[in-house]
Amino acid sequence: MAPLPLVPSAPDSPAPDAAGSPAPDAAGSPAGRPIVLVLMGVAGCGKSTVAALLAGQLGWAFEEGDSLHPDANVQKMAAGEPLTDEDRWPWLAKVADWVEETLDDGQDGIITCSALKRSYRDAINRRGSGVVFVFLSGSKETITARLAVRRGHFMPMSLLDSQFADLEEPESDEPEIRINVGPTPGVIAGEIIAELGLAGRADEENHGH
Ligand SMILES: Nc1ncnc2c1ncn2[C@@H]1O[C@H](COP(=O)(O)OP(=O)(O)OP(=O)(O)O)[C@@H](O)[C@H]1O
Ligand SMILES: O=C(O)[C@H](O)[C@@H](O)[C@H](O)[C@H](O)CO
Repeated sequence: MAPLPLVPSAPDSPAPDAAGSPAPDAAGSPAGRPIVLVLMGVAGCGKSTVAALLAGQLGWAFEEGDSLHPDANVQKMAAGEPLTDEDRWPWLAKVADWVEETLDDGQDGIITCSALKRSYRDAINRRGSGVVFVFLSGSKETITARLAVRRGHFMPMSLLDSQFADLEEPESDEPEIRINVGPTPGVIAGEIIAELGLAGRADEENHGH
């Protein structure tokens, strides 16, 4: 992975005020610098489940990427047809807008988005900083078993092969971490917090002081 944007390069760093803030948190990353986590991976890898847990624990802004799909996309998937790049671009633009608005507002945030291809991730991270892709990685067998028992979701299990076919796993020059989806959602959320050094970052503003 490229150096995580949690440790900012000097020119981007907020200038400390007279009191010396922003104070580094326990992991040494500066408080006050917003970051957006994009929980990504194929349908059923656990994005929504883990993101909701994380957002609750951290008190960060949260957006469910699936809710940004145009109706036509949802209907297409529900009918068992994979989305094309053309279908996805308008949706990815909305995801990218949410990411940018959150960062511009100075907020930390979490959004779910399958972000299957490198070009999609580059579009989402169009600013080139402030974004970390959290790739929830699991075998087709594991995820098939989970989708087989999931109820009340538009995405049919039959589309899983096409999701894996489209998946271009994040590469080492992207701002990414990879987390195995074998453990429970609580353990996975804890691993993400530990790996990114976020333990001290449940920021006061988001909790209303
Ligand atoms: N770590 C886990 N262990 C066991 N079951 C899990 C785990 N994470 C998620 N699940 C279950 O697997 C199913 C898929 O999870 P979830 O809906 O969060 O995936 P998703 O990636 O958001 O899917 P989609 O992209 O289709 O919306 C759900 O029924 C969820 O309860
Ligand atoms: O790019 C895609 O094909 C879609 O985003 C899907 O991944 C779904 O939105 C999601 O995973 C719902 O299950």
